[in-house]
Amino acid sequence: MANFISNWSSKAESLPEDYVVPTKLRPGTPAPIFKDIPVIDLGGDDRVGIVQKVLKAARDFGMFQVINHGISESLMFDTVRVFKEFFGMPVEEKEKVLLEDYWRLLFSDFKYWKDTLHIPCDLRSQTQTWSEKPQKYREIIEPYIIEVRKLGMRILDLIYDGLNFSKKDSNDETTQALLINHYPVCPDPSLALGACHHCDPHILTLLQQDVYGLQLLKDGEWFGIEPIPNAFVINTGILLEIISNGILKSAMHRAITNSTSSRTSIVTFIGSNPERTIEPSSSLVSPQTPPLFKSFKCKDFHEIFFSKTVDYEATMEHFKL
Ligand SMILES: O=C(O)CCC(=O)C(=O)O
Ligand SMILES: [Fe+2]
Repeated sequence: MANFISNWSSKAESLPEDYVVPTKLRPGTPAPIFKDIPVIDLGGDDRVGIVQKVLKAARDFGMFQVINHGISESLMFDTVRVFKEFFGMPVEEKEKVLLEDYWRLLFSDFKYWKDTLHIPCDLRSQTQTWSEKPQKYREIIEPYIIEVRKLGMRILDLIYDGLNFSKKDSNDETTQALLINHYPVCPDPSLALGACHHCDPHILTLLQQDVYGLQLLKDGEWFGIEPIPNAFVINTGILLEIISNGILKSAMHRAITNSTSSRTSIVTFIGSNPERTIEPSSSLVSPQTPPLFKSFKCKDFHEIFFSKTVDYEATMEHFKL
């Protein structure tokens, strides 16, 4: 039977040995909350003003929050509720769709303090792979996937307008994936990690969080990103860094655990089709601003990224010109 943390963590009095993170990767002293992170109101008619704010936030921080984004509070609430219910189900139900140690497949000598559910998002062909429980699960996540994709494409459009792109990603060129990270109450957060520091290997990430845990590395220091009710945290991925010819930097982030309440993050990745060529946009390349990165197929990028154990620097070294 699969061994999900969410099924035994409430009985754990101390952190099991295999979840103890090497000293240099531990969370360390509590990170200050990042008060300066931009919170951008997407409502209203001032599109030019919104484009400027989004571009500045993406450029300065690689991460920002959006409010008044058009996705209803009730859909966000129902979605987090149904995923919490999902993680509360018995192992026999969860193991039909949940992979044990999902993150461990990517790294490492130690385990992360979380269970992760991956949901394929192609509504034409993949909904049959979804869990049938809890009740209304499918009914809730389908509109969530549709709405968050729309929001992702809208934010991308704002960013591309800010960068004066002549050609933008079409809906068909982009992919979508949904990851649900469930971090149970942890017996010793100082020795554990929910997610190691990384940059997302996609274009754009939209994250819904209920409890504090996400941190951003800014100028060599970790800062906490406080949950704002009904907001999405947006961060730029490595593909966008490359497409923007380095104007935008991907956001280095991680997730810590806590000892008082469980945390669920619902993470949507807007990525690129595997066959698509990724390269600095021609509108940003000139004799004065030569391309900083090679041109490559997206699927080759992912192969390198995972072969370099998700290490940002090593991955970029490979693609830099
Ligand atoms: O749970 C979080 O706040 C971060 C999760 C994350 O970075 C990821 O799934 O890529
Ligand atoms: Fe991430």
